[in-house]
Amino acid sequence: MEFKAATAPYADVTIDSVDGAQATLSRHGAHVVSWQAAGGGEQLYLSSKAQAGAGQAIRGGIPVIFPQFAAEGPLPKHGVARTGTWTLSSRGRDADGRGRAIFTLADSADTRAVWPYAFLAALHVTVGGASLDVELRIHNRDDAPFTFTAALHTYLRVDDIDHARLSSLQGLHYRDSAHGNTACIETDDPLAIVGEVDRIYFDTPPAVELRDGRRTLRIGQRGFTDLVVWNPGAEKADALTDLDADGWRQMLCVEAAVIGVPVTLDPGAQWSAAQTLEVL
Ligand SMILES: O=P(O)(O)OC[C@H]1O[C@@H](O)[C@H](O)[C@@H](O)[C@@H]1O
Repeated sequence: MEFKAATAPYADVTIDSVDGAQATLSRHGAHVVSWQAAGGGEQLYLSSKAQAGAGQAIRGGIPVIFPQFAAEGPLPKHGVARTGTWTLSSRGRDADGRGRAIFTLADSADTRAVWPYAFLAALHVTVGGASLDVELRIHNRDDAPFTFTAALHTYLRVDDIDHARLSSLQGLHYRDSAHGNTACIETDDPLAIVGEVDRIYFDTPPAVELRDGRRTLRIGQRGFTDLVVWNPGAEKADALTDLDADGWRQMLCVEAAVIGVPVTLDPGAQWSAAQTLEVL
């Protein structure tokens, strides 16, 4: 099923580059819902059943996960950023003609009700040529230190999950969240996705590559130490009411993350990390 991101009511901000690359975002979660590389077509998966109501996370695109990854602590699953209403601080083109948008999210009564800290999160999104760069910045505006985990939970579009192969993970330690959180070491290179896959790889290299029938994508990260690979598989996908039937066949989440060693920020301190996607 082909989803037209531009027609979704929540897809309210579009940026483009002089060479024809384009990204569409939502103020709901500062969520990238579509990325079209110049001449390369749509690169992200977005469910046609995605919802963006209060408290809902858009299924697909790039959810911003902060200040808690998954159920790694007492907060709501995946934290508060993906369901918050962000402010569009700027939109335009940089000196190289790339499209650029900056969104911000400050603490509010809603966030402080679950996480009692003053913060400013900013998401810098840059699109141009064959690349998309998404950078998350966190500023501690509190007078106490705080600790967080975070991720860019990117849903990559694939032609058929059976043909998807992820390289450069061999030898890495990972936690297998789909199989009792067991500690494992990756033996496969490349990795094929069979059934439910839900893994946190630690101390990952600066880039991995995803190949499927259509294309090869380089997935780079800086500042993020870990990488999550997630596909629910057929059975778990059935329980996700906002995922298309067979949507799990068209997506693979490759998430730039910081989980294994949470980040602690002193008052006034800042942290940033990014994921860069490039069609090769
Ligand atoms: O359904 P949600 O809340 O968007 O989470 C989706 C998935 O997100 C992944 O990052 C987690 O590793 C999975 O365990 C989780 O199921």
